Amino acid sequence: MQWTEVSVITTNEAVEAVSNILQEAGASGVKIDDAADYQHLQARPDEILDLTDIPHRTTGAEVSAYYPETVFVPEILPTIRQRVQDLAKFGLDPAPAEVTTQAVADESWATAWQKYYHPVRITRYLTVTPSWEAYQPVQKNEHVIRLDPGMAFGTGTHPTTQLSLTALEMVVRGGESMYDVGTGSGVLSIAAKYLGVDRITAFDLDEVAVRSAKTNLALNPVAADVVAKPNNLLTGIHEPVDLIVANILAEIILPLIPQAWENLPAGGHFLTSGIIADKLDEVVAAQQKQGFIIDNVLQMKDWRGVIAHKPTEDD
Ligand SMILES: C[S@@+](CC[C@H](N)C(=O)[O-])C[C@H]1O[C@@H](n2cnc3c(N)ncnc32)[C@H](O)[C@@H]1O
Repeated sequence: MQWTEVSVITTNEAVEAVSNILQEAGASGVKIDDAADYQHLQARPDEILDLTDIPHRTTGAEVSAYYPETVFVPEILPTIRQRVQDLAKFGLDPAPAEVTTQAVADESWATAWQKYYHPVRITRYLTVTPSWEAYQPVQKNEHVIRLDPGMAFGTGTHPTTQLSLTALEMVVRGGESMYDVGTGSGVLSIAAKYLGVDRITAFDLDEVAVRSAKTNLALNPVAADVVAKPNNLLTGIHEPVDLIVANILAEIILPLIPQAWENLPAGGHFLTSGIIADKLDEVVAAQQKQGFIIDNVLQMKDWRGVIAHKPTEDD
């Protein structure tokens, strides 16, 4: 079968957003070559990979998406170009944002990326590993999250996901109920179950992400009872939970804030990530205006995560 590869040269911070754009345009798969991933691997003394064996970018990032013959690529290219340029309006630098196309003959792309995806110990207790690796925990109490990222965001290793995982580890005490808003691969729900959260409903606007989350929930028996369904943020949800976690861009967190307020009891936690540094003040101000108390701001590279709670009588 003939496929068309559409490649976008971009920056590390725009990789996930560009992937989303390409997927929303009907891609059957996305491959990411991000120089930052290799710098990260290089910095790990326990990594047994020899990076000189792997052809990779040393600056910026390239996102390649694959479209089957049924998609008429010239028709979708202008929209892709425009949406990539528009990321700048959301505080993400897409430059140089070069979009190129070429024909590819088979489906070798579908598995090409798999060889670059390896187990990563994200926090002391949480490790993310591709479902096809036979990873053995190296320490007691290490929880191993098995993921087949498929076409949803992501491998669990993006800084915004890492900030969310760290926030969960800081806040969860066990026995909570939780909403995972923008679940993607389902990684945060699986981690939360490992940390002791009791009941979880996971939502995503994207049906492909919901399917991917269901696959991953099934791969991790601890999370077998998590319910994953399509929904726009918490629209139409009026059932309070103890904890709400959302790793979504700042612009999308803003409309979620009043919905989270409505669905949390006093003392309930609201964990947000996906916030590019420039947008932190805006998100914090909006949460405070709603009444939330900010407990912590976490940071990794250009990304920020916010731990907040709804005040109690003791606050
Ligand atoms: C950055 S990814 C986070 C995925 C995963 N939770 C993680 O931390 O790795 C954001 C996810 O939010 C979803 N999303 C975007 N807008 C949404 C909305 N309005 N309602 C629900 N989900 C949304 C996207 O489809 C995507 O899967």
